Amino acid sequence: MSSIFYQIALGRVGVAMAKPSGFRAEQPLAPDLSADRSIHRGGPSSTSPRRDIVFVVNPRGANGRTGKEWKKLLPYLRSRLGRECNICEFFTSGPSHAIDITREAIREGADAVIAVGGDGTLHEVVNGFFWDGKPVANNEREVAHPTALGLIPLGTGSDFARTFGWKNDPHEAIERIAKGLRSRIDVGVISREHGELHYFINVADIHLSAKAGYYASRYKRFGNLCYVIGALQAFVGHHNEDLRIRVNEGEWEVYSQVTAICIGNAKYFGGGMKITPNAHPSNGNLEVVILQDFKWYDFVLKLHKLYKGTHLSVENVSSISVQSIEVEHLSGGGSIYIQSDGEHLGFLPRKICNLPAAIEMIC
Ligand SMILES: Nc1ncnc2c1ncn2[C@@H]1O[C@H](COP(=O)(O)OP(=O)(O)OP(=O)(O)O)[C@@H](O)[C@H]1O
Repeated sequence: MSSIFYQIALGRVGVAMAKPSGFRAEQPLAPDLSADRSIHRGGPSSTSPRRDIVFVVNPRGANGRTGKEWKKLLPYLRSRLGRECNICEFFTSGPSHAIDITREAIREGADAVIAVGGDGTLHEVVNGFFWDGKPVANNEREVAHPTALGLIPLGTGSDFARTFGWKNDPHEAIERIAKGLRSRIDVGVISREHGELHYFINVADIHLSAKAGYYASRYKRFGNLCYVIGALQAFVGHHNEDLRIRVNEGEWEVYSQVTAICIGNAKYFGGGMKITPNAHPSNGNLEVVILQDFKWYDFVLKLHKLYKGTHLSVENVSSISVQSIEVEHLSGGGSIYIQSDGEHLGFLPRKICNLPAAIEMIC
């Protein structure tokens, strides 16, 4: 059955998805039977319907650079993919819109949903792969494989892409999408009592770094400098705190004078800091790095190690590979920040678990 995107492209239906903003589906071209489709290893055979690839574009990403770059990129994208795919373009209208677009796209049977923007946009698209604690299912048609996640990294930090060695180079990203190689990757999930589940793909972090991220998000107009400004602001009034931690449902332990806890599904955060150097989204676990009793001058002296990922041997730094971790503030109070993929999530307590091989990703 034709997907809704195909019908929209043909002008058969007037309404696309939940609150679409700037929807534009490319007009399908006449099928080119001579085209070599063998490179679409994740895609259908030449007798299958055209694939719907949904691009979720944050026009405000990287202080508006994402929107401008996307405009320049479209002609190339059409020439590279338009022959075999319906290119469906959605602009996000504000925070969380990418989640709705993604859910609807998966339900309608999209072959892939591609986040175009930074880690925040990718984070929302990943959250759109889930609903009510379960993966979103495709209602529309029988498919050989589930909807894949893709990324055109065009953000300020674009930290997730660094783990794979991908640059902020959209042409390189389009080649990956054209090749369509897919592999299963893990996703992290964060929960709290009586609260909604929240998914992340890159790094979740607690206390000083999360507070720094909270402030950094206000200064994105300064590019990567926002992370330095955010860190300086977070240091004002910062205190290391005693936290209770439980790993893999074991015994609770008190970690004294915790500065930050970073839980990596991938390696980088904060605009290129290799904070969880042993993490990888396809290794089936999360790497937890705990910094204790750090003073401001420790960051000055050890910052180069944090960027290079050589900090695990430093005093007061520990690293554990986990399936789950629960963290509470020993003295309560609800003042310890938590963020995931650079997005502010609120305050402790939280439980963070790994969901192995949860999503198929175009790598
Ligand atoms: N139309 C919009 N207007 C304003 N903000 C938006 C819009 N669409 C999405 N957003 C928000 O913009 C935030 C940041 O976007 P994104 O991550 O793409 O760029 P970035 O912050 O520059 O990059 P990075 O996260 O890699 O540093 C997201 O959290 C998202 O909720």
